[in-house]
Amino acid sequence: MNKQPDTASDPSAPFDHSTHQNVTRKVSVAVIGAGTAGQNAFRQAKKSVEDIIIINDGFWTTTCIAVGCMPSKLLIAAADRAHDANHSGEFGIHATAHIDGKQVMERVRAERGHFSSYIEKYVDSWSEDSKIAGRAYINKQGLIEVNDELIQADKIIVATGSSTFIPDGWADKLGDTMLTSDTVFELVDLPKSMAVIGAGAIGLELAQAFTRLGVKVTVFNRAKRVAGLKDNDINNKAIDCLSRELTMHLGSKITDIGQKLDGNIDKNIDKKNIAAFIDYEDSAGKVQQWQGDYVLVATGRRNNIDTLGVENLGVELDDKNRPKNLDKKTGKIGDLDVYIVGDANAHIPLLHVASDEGFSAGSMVCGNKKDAYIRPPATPFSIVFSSPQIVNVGMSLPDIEQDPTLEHVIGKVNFDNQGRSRVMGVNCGLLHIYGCEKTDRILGASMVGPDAEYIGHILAMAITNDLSIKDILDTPFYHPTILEALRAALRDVQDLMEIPYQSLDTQQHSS
Ligand SMILES: Cc1cc2nc3c(=O)[nH]c(=O)nc-3n(C[C@H](O)[C@H](O)[C@H](O)COP(=O)(O)OP(=O)(O)OC[C@H]3O[C@@H](n4cnc5c(N)ncnc54)[C@H](O)[C@@H]3O)c2cc1C
Ligand SMILES: NC(=O)c1ccc[n+]([C@@H]2O[C@H](COP(=O)([O-])OP(=O)(O)OC[C@H]3O[C@@H](n4cnc5c(N)ncnc54)[C@H](O)[C@@H]3O)[C@@H](O)[C@H]2O)c1
Repeated sequence: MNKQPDTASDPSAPFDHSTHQNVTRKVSVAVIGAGTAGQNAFRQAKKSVEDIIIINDGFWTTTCIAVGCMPSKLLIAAADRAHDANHSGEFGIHATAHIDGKQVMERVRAERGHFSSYIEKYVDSWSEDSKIAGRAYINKQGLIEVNDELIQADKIIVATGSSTFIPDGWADKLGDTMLTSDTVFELVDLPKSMAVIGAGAIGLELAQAFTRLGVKVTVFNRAKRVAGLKDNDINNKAIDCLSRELTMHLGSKITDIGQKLDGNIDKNIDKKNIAAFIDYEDSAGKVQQWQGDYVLVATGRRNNIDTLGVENLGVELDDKNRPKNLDKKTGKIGDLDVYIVGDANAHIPLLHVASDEGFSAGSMVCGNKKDAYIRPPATPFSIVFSSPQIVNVGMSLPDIEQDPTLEHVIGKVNFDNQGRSRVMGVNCGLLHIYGCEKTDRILGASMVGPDAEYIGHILAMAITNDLSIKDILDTPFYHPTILEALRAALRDVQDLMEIPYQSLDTQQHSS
């Protein structure tokens, strides 16, 4: 794989290694990054290739386990317990939760440690000479520099993940009052107040969890949009449901940010009397200031690729640092022996995608036909674990609307009066299913609502397996379940498509 350097006089001239540092190892495959994607690539490839190495900077327990999916869901689990205890008055159950912030944070870290221990054990089982702890750089010769090694690899899998994006200057201005998803789970105790900047998946999940745990949280987002929702009705409904418990300044503009001395700040926090502040214009243009203990910056993530040197392997990046000529199933870059997988390719920065792409690239690099796993063309699917949950599956509404060949209808169901949702007191939400009139297939769906994670899985399975809407409606829906809302939305799609209803459906009038 290693590229010979360009020379001004003769670009095709063979590279003279003698004038350069000596190569310390030659391997068939090098994996850079040992998160979910990298570990899966390594696991798959080493079934067939012996001279393979994996290089990783930082912890070896994956972003998902250390600072991502798992600690965030552990925090949400505690928050939901507190919320249920504090908000059962409508059932005639009156209680006030005593929240022990230190214990909450300790459990998050202890359970995270439990999950980490499996990965640590697994990584420990790899031979010492197959793993290198250090930050890799691909030099002009296409050789991997790491620590004092210079490695020549026939094939390279880049699985370097992504990092928190912090707008310029904010880290210096906020100092110790700044939190990100990398640091927030290390809090020893719950603070009294916190601003969360960004109403994407990270911002929403953490803002709601801390609110439910008694922290006074204020969310700022520059767009009047949550979770990047592209269907305006679903976005408006999500804002309606979430703002019942979250203070959100959507459409606000942050003009300054920083820290200042404040006598009223929580003395339990080891920051002396320093408060964080945010100067902002609210959506009406009024100049305001927020002040509190911490600012959690959740303004997005960027792939770790810009300083890796992948261009020295012939990889071209677009203006958003996404590799051009990416095979979305395997991560392969054009006809190069380079694969870029997981968050590193900035295609779909989600765990299941990183996992699948890693396995596919690992199969590809060694021509491992026997155990080959190549990611099928996957149905886009995302869940935000707020309450209610926010789910998107398949094509988005703007993408469908842009394609004149896709004659579509939108089947709708509102959860406000949905039977089981009302029984459970979780009746806020809206589901839109985009149905294709010509094919009787689901093109996509967007929703905010209870049990959305399960509804999303059914929809993703239906789209992936090319089930018709009739196929799904011919499947029984148990009563009374929240999933009956899915049936109601699908029936709405059918009605709008004017496909004759299933007269034999005995469940038509149930619930
Ligand atoms: C707070 C939070 C919550 C999340 N929740 C969810 C969720 O609920 N569901 C979901 O699907 N996804 C979730 N995600 C996203 C998910 O965690 C990521 O998509 C996934 O972990 C990406 O895996 P990866 O293997 O691509 O990268 P990573 O696991 O980040 O691994 C990349 C590795 O490469 C190393 N590295 C980087 N540069 C170099 C270099 N030059 N040399 C050597 N090593 C290097 C890094 O240090 C790291 O160890 C969440 C993310 C966050 C931050
Ligand atoms: N449940 C899940 O699957 C889950 C959970 C957490 C994270 N993730 C992954 O992590 C990725 C990153 O999440 P994220 O929430 O950080 O990013 P994001 O890009 O989804 O959201 C960032 C938000 O910050 C806002 N923003 C950016 N700059 C701002 C500024 N200067 N002022 C005010 N608002 C600003 C944006 O408008 C956007 O709403 C997601 O794309 C997702 O793939 C997934």
